[in-house]
Amino acid sequence: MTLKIGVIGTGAIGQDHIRRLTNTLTGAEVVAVNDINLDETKAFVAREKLGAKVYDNGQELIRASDVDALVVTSWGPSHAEFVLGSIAAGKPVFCEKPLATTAKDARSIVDAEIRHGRKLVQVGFMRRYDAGYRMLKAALQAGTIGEALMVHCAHRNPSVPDTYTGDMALTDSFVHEIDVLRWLLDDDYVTAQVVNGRDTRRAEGGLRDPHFVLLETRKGIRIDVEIYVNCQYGYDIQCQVVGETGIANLPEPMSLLLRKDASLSQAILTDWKQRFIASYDVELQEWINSTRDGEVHGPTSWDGYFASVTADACVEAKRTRAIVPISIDDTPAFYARR
Ligand SMILES: NC(=O)c1ccc[n+]([C@@H]2O[C@H](COP(=O)([O-])OP(=O)(O)OC[C@H]3O[C@@H](n4cnc5c(N)ncnc54)[C@H](O)[C@@H]3O)[C@@H](O)[C@H]2O)c1
Ligand SMILES: O[C@H]1[C@H](O)[C@@H](O)[C@H](O)[C@@H](O)[C@H]1O
Repeated sequence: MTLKIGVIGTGAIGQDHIRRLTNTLTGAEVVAVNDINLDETKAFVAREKLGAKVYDNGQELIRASDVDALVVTSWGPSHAEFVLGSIAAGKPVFCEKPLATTAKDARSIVDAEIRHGRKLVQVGFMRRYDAGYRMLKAALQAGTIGEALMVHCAHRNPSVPDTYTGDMALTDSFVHEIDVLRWLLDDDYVTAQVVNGRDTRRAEGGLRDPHFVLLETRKGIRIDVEIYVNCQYGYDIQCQVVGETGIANLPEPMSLLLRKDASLSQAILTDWKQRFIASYDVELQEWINSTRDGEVHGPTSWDGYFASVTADACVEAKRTRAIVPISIDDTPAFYARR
């Protein structure tokens, strides 16, 4: 059976996901789309020659009888409303990160899903599907570098759009590290500290940039992450785990190593779409397959909630300059790992 999908939010990643659902992946068809920018959506549907119906109301799209499952790719603050609408309609939903922009909203999703009685929500934490991070996790599980002691990371974007404001470095960008490091280390966080220093002159509209975030885990592992979203030179994701007997680095994306004109060089990607292109494909194909089986195999709304609790703690840590404790209930049995 072909999974009939409705997509809410046809901006950068919405268009990208619609193209991969339509042209690259198997088992799904985009039959409905919605965006508050109706004109651009209609133009996109025409440009891509999609057979999808354009809705001017997201909740109406969710309830449409020919829509089996939802993909939510609108701005973060609107995610909770659409995920809650999908749960109310009893339909599976893939929601791009963050699940919600506050822990309170994420918790309301968890509570609604538990009340519904069946898991319906998967969160778009695609780094868990990246071959490099999977290699790193396999090495840690095999004990290749002994027990992990420290992790050093960098999350660098060349620049950000005007819509990137306030604390999005923490709630929208850093949220990737929050999820992937918890998954990588199989650990939870207990404290967060955020340090700002000299800001780049490229940071506009009151944005602080860069940030340093320091996390401490239950096992005592110390993590430092630089989030620098106007670095100019490329899209660069770094992760280095320091273990008892060695150091493991996230592999660089494959690219040609050139010896030319008296220099040795290797290109750096500039766009998240290219950096994680394979991960998005694997993530969404697995989501289509498991959804057709009536299951959720990927990051759950509990993972999304945990990420929001941690992001909220970071926002508070940034405001207060204090070391903020992170506390969360034990994982409910409903979300116990398969
Ligand atoms: N997993 C990833 O690596 C990744 C990459 C990019 C974006 N994202 C996430 O995807 C989401 C969208 O990001 P983007 O880069 O595509 O942003 P974008 O601004 O390019 O697109 C967002 C779209 O949502 C629409 N929209 C906003 N509010 C809406 C509402 N209430 N109803 C319907 N449409 C609405 C906007 O008009 C816009 O077209 C964000 O949550 C972002 O964090 C995730
Ligand atoms: O929405 C994007 C996306 O999630 C990218 O993967 C991340 O690097 C950016 O910082 C974020 O703004």
